[in-house]
Amino acid sequence: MAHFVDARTRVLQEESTKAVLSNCSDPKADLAAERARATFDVGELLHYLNGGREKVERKAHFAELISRTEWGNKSERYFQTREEQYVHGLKVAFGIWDFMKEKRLGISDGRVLRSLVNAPGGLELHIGMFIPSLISHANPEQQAKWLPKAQSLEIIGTYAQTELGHGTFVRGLETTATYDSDRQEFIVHSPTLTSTKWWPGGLGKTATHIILMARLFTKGKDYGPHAFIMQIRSLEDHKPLTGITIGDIGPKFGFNGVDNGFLRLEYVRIPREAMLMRFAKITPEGDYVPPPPANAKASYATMMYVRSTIVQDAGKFLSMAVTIATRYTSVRRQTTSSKGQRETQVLDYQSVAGSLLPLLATAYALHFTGKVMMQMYTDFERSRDRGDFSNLPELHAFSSGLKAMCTTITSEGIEKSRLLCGGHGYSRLSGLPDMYTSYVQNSTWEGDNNVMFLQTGRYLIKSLLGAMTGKTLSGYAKYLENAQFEMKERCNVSTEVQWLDPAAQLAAFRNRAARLCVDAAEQLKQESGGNPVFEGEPWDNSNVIVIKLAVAHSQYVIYKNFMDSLQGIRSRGELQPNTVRALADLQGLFGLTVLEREVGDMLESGYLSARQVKLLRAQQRALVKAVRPNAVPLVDAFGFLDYELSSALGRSDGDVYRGLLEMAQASPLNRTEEGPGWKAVLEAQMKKPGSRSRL
Ligand SMILES: CCCCCCCCCCCCCCCCCC(=O)SCCNC(=O)CCNC(=O)[C@H](O)C(C)(C)COP(=O)(O)OP(=O)(O)OC[C@H]1O[C@@H](n2cnc3c(N)ncnc32)[C@H](O)[C@@H]1OP(=O)(O)O
Ligand SMILES: Cc1cc2nc3c(=O)[nH]c(=O)nc-3n(C[C@H](O)[C@H](O)[C@H](O)COP(=O)(O)OP(=O)(O)OC[C@H]3O[C@@H](n4cnc5c(N)ncnc54)[C@H](O)[C@@H]3O)c2cc1C
Repeated sequence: MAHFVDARTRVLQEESTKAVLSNCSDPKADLAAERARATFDVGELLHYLNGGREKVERKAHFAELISRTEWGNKSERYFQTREEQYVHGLKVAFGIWDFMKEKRLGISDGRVLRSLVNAPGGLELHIGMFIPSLISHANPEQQAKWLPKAQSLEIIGTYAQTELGHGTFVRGLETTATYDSDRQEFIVHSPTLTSTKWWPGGLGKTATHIILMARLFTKGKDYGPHAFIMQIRSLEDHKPLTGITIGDIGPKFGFNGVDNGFLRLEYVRIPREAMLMRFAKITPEGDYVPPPPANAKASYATMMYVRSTIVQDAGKFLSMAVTIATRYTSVRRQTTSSKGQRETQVLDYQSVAGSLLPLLATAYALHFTGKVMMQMYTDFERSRDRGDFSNLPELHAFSSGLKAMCTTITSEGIEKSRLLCGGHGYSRLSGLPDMYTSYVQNSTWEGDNNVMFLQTGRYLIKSLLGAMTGKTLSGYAKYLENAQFEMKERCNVSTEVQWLDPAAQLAAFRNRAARLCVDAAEQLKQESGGNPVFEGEPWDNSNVIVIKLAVAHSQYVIYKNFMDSLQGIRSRGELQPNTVRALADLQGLFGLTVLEREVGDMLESGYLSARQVKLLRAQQRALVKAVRPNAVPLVDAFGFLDYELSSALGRSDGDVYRGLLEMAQASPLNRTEEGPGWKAVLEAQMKKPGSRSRL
């Protein structure tokens, strides 16, 4: 209702309004001013990072179209109940599917659409693991039978591996698949409480089929976990089939649009052909044909694929968080040193810039590593299809460590970004709380991060031991051939500016990793009482240093990828010198920030002196200052659309306060003026006779 305000009231107020307006913030102008400070061509970098102008325009076009659909409408996003989130997630998945069909789009456009809407639902695992498992584990006949059904959504699948009792230790799975040669069928069964499948996404209420990981028994012998495809729900009424109990596992920390589920199997029979037989096989008579030794871990291939995609996506999520925090801290003003002065943009506080700008640099570092990771996985697929599995161990070691490192960095980075946004960062309307709760599971799923680091550490120590016996190393572990030399090496930086040299930074990363590898191998030898043992007590007692080694190696790899990518850009002349300079500042800031955090190791080993650490810190601070003018342009170059960010604080026009006020209107609590508690509780209590007497 319109509210009448008399003239006297207005006049009295006028003076105070003027006083406040004189130094109140103008977020739109602030953001425009930040953009004017760019030292490079933002459009050029935007197109480079996003694969060209055409892709950038295509994404904007898609966003425009889907934001007008019912399933693409995000206005209710932060106010949905779990049930609403689940149903909405399904509508989004089908909406994207139909949109792709209608416009004849391919899988890469599909990924763009999924990322634009960003509403994970019951079909994630169908696309993320069920179809990839069929592609990597099924033989050609099985692919011909199942892939068309999966790709047309005639069936919906998930990947059922983890059980109540085992997630990490895949060899310890308890679900059994026992071959009955008389009927040429497997009996799949959950023999214990702990064998209950638990966690698979989409299993609770959506999936009709699963890739089941179960221990294969034939002729009384246990051959360990293998993959099977089986139906779990009727295609008529969606009810579970006989002998199958399924349900949703309940609310989680985040990711609640997904129906992660449980499953119990009671003596369910599936045909022999249900076993995915691209590598290992079972004959009708029940003889087990193992995969060739070179690809003994072939049944773990889907996990490696997913780990690679997780590495690829980590940079994107960190970039989104950093975009929101950078735009907001550029327009947020707080505290003035003298009366009448404008308040300071919070990004200009050293404590804010010193935390946020290194994260911005890290987001760029992860972008380049994500590209290298996917290239490596694609190369592996190509050689695998020719029967060559020789690069499997390195791919496994590389993807495990990077999966752990990149997801740790991104999870921590989203939370840091949220904290830097102060109170408004705690509001879901900022986009950051939901981003955190639905991202952080990346540290656990697809291999707990510590467990993944241990896999990388194992590979590195074995590589070092091999090199010590004269074996030639390849790929990213090559530096371990010189580990003995590195043990004696000292940093030769003697001025602040010398720390800007990428070679000096790389040498420090490499030296730290090499020394830690030698230390870890030594400790393992000691724990083993001689030759290193990679399991049991000796291994468990060496976990901390092995994880430290894997972290150091992964940091070296990420830095090296950044450096090599930039060198490539330079030598191919792909970007103008000003743009390359802005990227070089980021490379330096990323490198020196990580090294600064880890100086303890390098002081302890004697690689660095206290003076060199001082110089390093000074140069790192100088780089924070150098990057500051380009902060907003550098996040603009990521190219996130407002629709994609769904954040009141990350708006590209900077109008954050209007954004908060507008988005809050959709709160269900605002549907009536008096609110839902008035009739139900407040009125009765507050009008109760005697309720005004004091306690
Ligand atoms: C509309 C279109 C839109 C399109 C958009 C696309 C949408 C995408 C959506 C994405 C959604 C994705 C969601 C993903 C959800 C995650 C689901 C899960 O968690 S699923 C569940 C995930 N669960 C997990 O991740 C479980 C984690 N656990 C494991 O992976 C294993 O148990 C283990 C690796 C820890 C140990 O395995 P174990 O067998 O005990 O092995 P040992 O330690 O004894 O080592 C023995 C030897 O084996 C070697 N080796 C090992 N692995 C590999 C490998 N892969 N390769 C090669 N080698 C390997 C190892 O190096 C060693 O070699 P050596 O030294 O002897 O030479
Ligand atoms: C949101 C979400 C979705 C998921 N989706 C799926 C899915 O679709 N399909 C599916 O099959 N699974 C899924 N999972 C399961 C997931 O893959 C497992 O939770 C994960 O692999 C970790 O295993 P765990 O839960 O057994 O952890 P645990 O192994 O019990 O880990 C507990 C702790 O023990 C430590 N630890 C365990 N083993 C070792 C070791 N050997 N050495 C040193 N430390 C060790 C870990 O580091 C961790 O700190 C999902 C999980 C989540 C959270």
